[in-house]
Amino acid sequence: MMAIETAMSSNDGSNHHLVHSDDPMHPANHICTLCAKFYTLGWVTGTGGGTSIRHGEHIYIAPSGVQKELMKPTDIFVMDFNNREYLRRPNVHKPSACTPLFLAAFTRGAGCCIHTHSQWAVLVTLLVERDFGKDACFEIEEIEQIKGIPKGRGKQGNLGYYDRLRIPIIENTAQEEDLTDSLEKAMEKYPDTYAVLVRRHGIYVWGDNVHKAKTQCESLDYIFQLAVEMKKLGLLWTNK
Ligand SMILES: CSC[C@@H](O)[C@@H](O)C(=O)COP(=O)(O)O
Ligand SMILES: [Zn+2]
Repeated sequence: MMAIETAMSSNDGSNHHLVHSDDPMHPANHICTLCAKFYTLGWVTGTGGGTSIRHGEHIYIAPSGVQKELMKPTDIFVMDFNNREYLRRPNVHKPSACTPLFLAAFTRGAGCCIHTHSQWAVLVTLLVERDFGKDACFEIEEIEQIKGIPKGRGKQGNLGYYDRLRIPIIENTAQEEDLTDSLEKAMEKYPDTYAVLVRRHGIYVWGDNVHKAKTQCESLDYIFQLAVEMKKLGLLWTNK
């Protein structure tokens, strides 16, 4: 069991106790460990990308514009999910610009949301044609790793080998937070999806908990890399 300290708030309002724990699975520790791992995969280099965790009514958020692989638990912001107020605000930084997008995932029941700038995700968005007036969507089938993706919210189990994986693609905006509207629309239009690609930018992947968000993000990245290589070889992603 995760042991989150419940000591009294500190007098300076920093609420240090919210991010201080010896438990490696405490969200403040876990975000830092995950981002260090994701950096080695090229998912969060150059300050891009990030990860946020919901634990009960507390949302743990990384600071904006920092080297995500070097963060310390004391750099982490904590928000109250119900009233959207910050319980802890380290004063040297601003919270991640991805915060409204992470909140959109938590509002749909996610326990963790990962944003990557993976080049495989970006390349896939460039390979799916932009058809004005139509939704863009990456589709692939008959790849074993598809079985690593859940069927959908409220549905039991994962997709099968013969199921088609569909990940909607939204257009990028100049500011990260301006993606929120189109991300929410894609979530409504594709209620089974656990991920949304952002053209020329990356991907948002969420899961019921940290373990699921991480493994889904890994499965998708594997599939995107495969899809890019398939395209180079002239192989089709779907049968029809
Ligand atoms: C390399 S800057 C990238 C940012 O603009 C953004 O896309 C991003 O993913 C990270 O935003 P941040 O506010 O640092 O958490
Ligand atoms: Zn980004």
